[in-house]
Amino acid sequence: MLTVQELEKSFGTTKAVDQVSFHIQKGETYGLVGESGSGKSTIGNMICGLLAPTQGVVSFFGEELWKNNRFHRPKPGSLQVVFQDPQSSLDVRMNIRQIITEPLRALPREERLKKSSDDYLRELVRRVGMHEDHLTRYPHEFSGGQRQRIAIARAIITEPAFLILDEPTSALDISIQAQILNLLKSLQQELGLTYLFISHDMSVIRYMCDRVGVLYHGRLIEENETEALFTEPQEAYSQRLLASLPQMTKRS
Ligand SMILES: Nc1ncnc2c1ncn2[C@@H]1O[C@H](COP(=O)(O)OP(=O)(O)OP(=O)(O)O)[C@@H](O)[C@H]1O
Repeated sequence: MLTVQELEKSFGTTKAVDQVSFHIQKGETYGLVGESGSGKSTIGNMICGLLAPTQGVVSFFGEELWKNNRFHRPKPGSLQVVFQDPQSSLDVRMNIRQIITEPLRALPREERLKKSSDDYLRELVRRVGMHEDHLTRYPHEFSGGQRQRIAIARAIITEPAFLILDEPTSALDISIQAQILNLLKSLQQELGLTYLFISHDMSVIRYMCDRVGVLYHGRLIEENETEALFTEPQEAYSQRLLASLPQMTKRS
């Protein structure tokens, strides 16, 4: 579904992403893990069109997304993003209905009308564990976890094929993190979604991902199926990342 080939991004003299290649198959969750500053978000931002690559290719369903420094939008709504901080990603002046219907602007009229109908929206908010009465409320009335549910509803309203989840639970309390991760898992099953899951947290990566790429200083130094990576990490850096995990998580 998604292919990244020799992707690079420089900021001045800093090479934030260096020769990164991977592919993501339909229905899987591919994780990108690495410490702060390793280039995870920069990769996500190049895939969703927020940042132009310095070099390399990003293809989605076989179509190149970046050509001559210009982003060629895939089918409207087919690729969506959920960011880390629901506090700053939701416009405080808009009510929940306005927030979650915002991506519909990119869709053809008929689809837009169908997906902004009361029935469709009620079903959508229920699907992410919210109540239909919440549609007329404002972001400040909700907790961090609920705000992330709203951000997820906004991302799936267009029925995307692919979601970039950039540290979607890192700003949340531990107890709430698990609820949001489980919601993302069940949505993936129900809707046949494919995920790029970005996180610095190895236990979250292990819980969520089928395959994982390890980033270190902008380079993809190791890639493997999740269990293989966790049981037999090949690179010293991956071993160090794993060593930072609590023992209980490692053995489970
Ligand atoms: N807009 C920018 N201008 C200059 N440098 C940037 C910019 N965005 C990212 N960088 C640099 O690129 C490198 C990779 O940053 P990036 O945010 O992709 O890392 P990350 O792994 O997602 O880390 P974090 O989890 O802290 O967001 C860092 O050195 C960062 O300082």
